[in-house]
Amino acid sequence: MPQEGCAQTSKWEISWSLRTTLTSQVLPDSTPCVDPMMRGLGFVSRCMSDAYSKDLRKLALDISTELGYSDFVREGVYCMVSGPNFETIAEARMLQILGSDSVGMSTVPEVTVAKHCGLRVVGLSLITNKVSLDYNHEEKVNHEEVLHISKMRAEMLLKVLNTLIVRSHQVDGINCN
Ligand SMILES: O=P(O)(O)O[C@H]1O[C@H](CO)[C@@H](O)[C@H]1O
Ligand code: HPA
Repeated sequence: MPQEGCAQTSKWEISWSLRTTLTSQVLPDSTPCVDPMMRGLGFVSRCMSDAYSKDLRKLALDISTELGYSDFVREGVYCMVSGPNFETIAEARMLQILGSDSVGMSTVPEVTVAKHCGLRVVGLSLITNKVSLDYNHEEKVNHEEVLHISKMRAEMLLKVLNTLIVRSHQVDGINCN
């Protein structure tokens, strides 16, 4: 859900993610940690206030600047919807009121599992489309557009990721809480 004026093809660095305790399709009150497949790893109540590593976030921002991408890299709040359908306008408006800057489907459970496994996490999202917040707009989100923008920007994102992976070893150990 990029804000007005934020280019559609921006990369987005996540500072926080939002998964409320409201039970609805758009904000499911579920966590992958209670999935039977995850139980084998042992359920632990993990602190999520530091879900996204401060050091790795800084490193990702530094690398983006070095690569000349600072104009369109932003930090923000990412919210998940369960999908696979995109959100309605009313749902999108609700997410914005709750403080969300962007919306996706898979990153939050991935981060939850990674934290559960004791990994340090940084989240990078490629913003592929504008979310409709206006009933009068004719533009509609579609999966083809998401795939098209993803392919178009894959190379740039890979450059950031490759550099981040190599340099993340400079920031203490990669595999710690
Ligand atoms: O959750 P993120 O990574 O934003 O990706 C989302 O984007 C795709 C939907 O077009 C889905 O695969 C969903 O997982
Ligand atoms: N909403 C939810 N998930 C998404 C979107 C969106 O607009 N675009 C890509 N993944």
